[in-house]
Amino acid sequence: MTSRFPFQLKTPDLLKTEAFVNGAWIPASSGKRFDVEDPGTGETFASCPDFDESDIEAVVRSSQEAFQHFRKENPRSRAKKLLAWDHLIRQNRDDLALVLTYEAGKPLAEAYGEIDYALGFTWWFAGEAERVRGNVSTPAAPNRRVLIVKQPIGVAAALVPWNFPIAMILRKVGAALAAGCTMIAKPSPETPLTCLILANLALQAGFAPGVFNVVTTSLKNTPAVAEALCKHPNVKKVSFTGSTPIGSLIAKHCAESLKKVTLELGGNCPFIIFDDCNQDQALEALLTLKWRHAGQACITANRVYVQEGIYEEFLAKLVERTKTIKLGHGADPETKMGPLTTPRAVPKAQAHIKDAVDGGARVAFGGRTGSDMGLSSGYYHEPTILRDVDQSMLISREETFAPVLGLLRFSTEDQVVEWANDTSMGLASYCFTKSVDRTWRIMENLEAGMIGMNTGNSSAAESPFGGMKQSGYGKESGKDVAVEEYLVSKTVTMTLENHY
Ligand SMILES: O=CCCC(=O)O
Repeated sequence: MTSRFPFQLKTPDLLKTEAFVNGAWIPASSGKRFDVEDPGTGETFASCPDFDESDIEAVVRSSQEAFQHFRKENPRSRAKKLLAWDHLIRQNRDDLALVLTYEAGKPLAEAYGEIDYALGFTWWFAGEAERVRGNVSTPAAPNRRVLIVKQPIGVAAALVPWNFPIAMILRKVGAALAAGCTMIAKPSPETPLTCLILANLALQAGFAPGVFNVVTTSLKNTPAVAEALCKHPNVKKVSFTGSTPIGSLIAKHCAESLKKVTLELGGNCPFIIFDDCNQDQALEALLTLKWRHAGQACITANRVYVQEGIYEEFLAKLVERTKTIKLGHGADPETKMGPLTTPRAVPKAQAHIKDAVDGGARVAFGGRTGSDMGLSSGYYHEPTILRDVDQSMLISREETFAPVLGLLRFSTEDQVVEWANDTSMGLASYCFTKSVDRTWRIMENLEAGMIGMNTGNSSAAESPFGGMKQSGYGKESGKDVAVEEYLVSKTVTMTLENHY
């Protein structure tokens, strides 16, 4: 059997390359399409409909009509459909992983890791669907009762990035569908295909037409399509994951109609290693966190602070282990680090390295782009470790989003907490220490929405995910908080006759 793609799927019919609206696979009204590239080769391997703002009215209408039925559907029925979706995604895990590797560039093992993480959301939200609760209370005024009633807010829109295109879709859509909202997803132009597979499986899971719509659009049309969704009066909620500047623009668009918004924005996360830590534990956590998807995660370690007593020893171990990472195409089973997903990421990584070296940092390992290494295609960058980095350098001040890691030396706890908090961002922070007292101080003093103590992995469907400061607002996943983002609450005050 041959395939028109550079890979062979077990179920070829799973992968559709049209947008998914009202239960049908459709082109853009303009007939235009945009290319989807394999970042491992830079070659186009698929194309999708290039929706523009004129297509949005019909999509929202479909979601609005579906909402009129879906909001009344029994929560157990919604839970069963979420579970059926979960099972279908599990069954098609191999095909999803392959497509994810080709569109995002991540190694196959990481693609499987993302799918397993993402399945936590369908599983979790299937449970949450039946646990939406209001309450009843007795106020001071006599003969009265007050009821809080929770209802789905309406049509929701998910604007999703390319770095975890399956997990980010399921984290948002899972919560929305559990609440009884319908959702329009706009995947990133780099990674629309896995989202279309999820839509295909949602259809098979029994979700009615219009409950989950997927709008595909090019990089050029993304701003106008996002704006049209944010400003549409029948879209009641927007959830965005991406950069802080774009998040701020989304918030402005949504402010016009006072929409409820969730913003999961940039990181610049500190990773602090005290000399009383378990070094092996810190090393393993850093290697996994930092080199995952070539450093392209909002919660990745951007600034690594190592206490002076163990700085040289830790650096040597880090370099030793990083040297063994094999760079290559994600579909090659030997590959441990794939390419960057977008070509624009490579010059940014180089700019951060140059700025650091110009300021006095030294390259302890790496530093080369794929073309420096003789690779003729794809968007590769060697895992790179910079030593003697300081707070003033670009790598400490901006999110690098590439496999470049800067090591800073610190002496005291007060100093490192001040440096760690010296950023407009507040997504995640990590700290390694064996002191119980310090653990409590650090937990209370770090300005971040998520803190990993002796771990580099705190993302899970059961735990609220979200930042503070310019890393955004609102929580995704976790008990109560995530579904709450898709609910409105009504206060009903009742007067009772001859009661008390
Ligand atoms: O890049 C952002 C999401 C990463 C995660 O959910 O752990």
